[in-house]
Amino acid sequence: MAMAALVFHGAVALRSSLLPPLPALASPHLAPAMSLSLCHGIPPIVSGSLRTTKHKEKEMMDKDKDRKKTGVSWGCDPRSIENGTLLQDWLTNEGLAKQKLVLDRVESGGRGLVATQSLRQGERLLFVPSKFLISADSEWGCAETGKIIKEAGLPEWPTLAIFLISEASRGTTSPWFPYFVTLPKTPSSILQWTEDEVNIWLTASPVREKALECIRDVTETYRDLRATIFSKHPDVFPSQVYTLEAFKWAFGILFSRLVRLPSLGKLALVPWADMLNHSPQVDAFLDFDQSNGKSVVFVTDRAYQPGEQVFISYGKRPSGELLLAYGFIPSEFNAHDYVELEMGLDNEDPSYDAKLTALEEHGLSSPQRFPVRKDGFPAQLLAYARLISSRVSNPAQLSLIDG
Ligand SMILES: C[S@@+](CC[C@H](N)C(=O)[O-])C[C@H]1O[C@@H](n2cnc3c(N)ncnc32)[C@H](O)[C@@H]1O
Repeated sequence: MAMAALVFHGAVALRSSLLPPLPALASPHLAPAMSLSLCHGIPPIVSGSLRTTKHKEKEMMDKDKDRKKTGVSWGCDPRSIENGTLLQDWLTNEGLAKQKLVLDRVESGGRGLVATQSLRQGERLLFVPSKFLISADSEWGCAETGKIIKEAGLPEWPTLAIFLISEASRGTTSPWFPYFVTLPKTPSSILQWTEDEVNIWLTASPVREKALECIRDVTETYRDLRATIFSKHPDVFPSQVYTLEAFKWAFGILFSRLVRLPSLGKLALVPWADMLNHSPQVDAFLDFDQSNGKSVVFVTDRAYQPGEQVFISYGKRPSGELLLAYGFIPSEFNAHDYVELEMGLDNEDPSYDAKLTALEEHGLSSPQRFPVRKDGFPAQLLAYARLISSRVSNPAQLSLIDG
């Protein structure tokens, strides 16, 4: 079975530009039903919000309060499993096979899937039928919206983001309603951070630049879409619905829940499967079973006792990447964490040229970066260090790089 890792968006080529800091997020709430187009005429569904990061500075707390006031009007607080029953009943009524997992509150990550019985290593679980998948090919509840987006030929990510906003804003008239009420109202995502927050909290982090780039890319993509599509069809894309906040919500959902299913060759949201949390200690991945079931499954890589949370892997990612894509840092040991150690030749070294030649013969340069992990570092790092610190007079001796 080909394995699929949850997608890391970092390289999503939307648009990259250097913009001034984000303006205060101040778009209005969804307007009352009557003032909106038919596709969006549904009042807010569930209220509540969640911030995942502790605020240390009062100024930021105030900014955050402002942002909460202007968030989307759908979704729920993922610390609550209240709407989980709705999701489970919907899936069961629509044909999801009896599960050996149940949605429950868990220690970290809000909600997760917990074993209802003993599970052995190698057990196949989930079997979410393909009809539950949300992909760029899904049928649009609002045909007019779908037509415009298809004609615009947008890439998968913005298409999916607009699909989410379009369907979520239809409330109970969307077939996906039981799914949308269980999605976090405030996804745990770097997109919920202001640039100030990124600059302060990630000040010494190697992912700071990527985080800023990601926020700017999504913001710019939204502005492009507003200028080229939304503003041209205001009845189909009401400005009260297609706000920057809604767009950030949608991208936050995609960042944290979208899965690449290589057997299908597409990205998809998979209700229920997307309730599985990540553990750096496990190696089980979601995949699409093309054979009999045509459903999303995963195979456990260890046994679980009843009541234990069941995990998958979102990929062998360092914690910084997990923070960028999924908005959390694992509390357990993450063997994929590393820092990059930069070393290089001393400009005053009398053997500078000879050493540089020796390095280049081995595909290395000066300076050179090496990953240093908690559980070790590449053997080449030692050889490199030995070479640059050696005091040889005969350049022929520099083949020591192999040693
Ligand atoms: C695919 S969803 C999993 C379901 C999610 N816990 C929920 O309640 O909707 C991914 C999100 O779950 C949370 N999460 C997943 N694994 C986690 C972990 N090991 N520790 C903390 N949060 C985690 C993060 O908020 C992440 O963005």
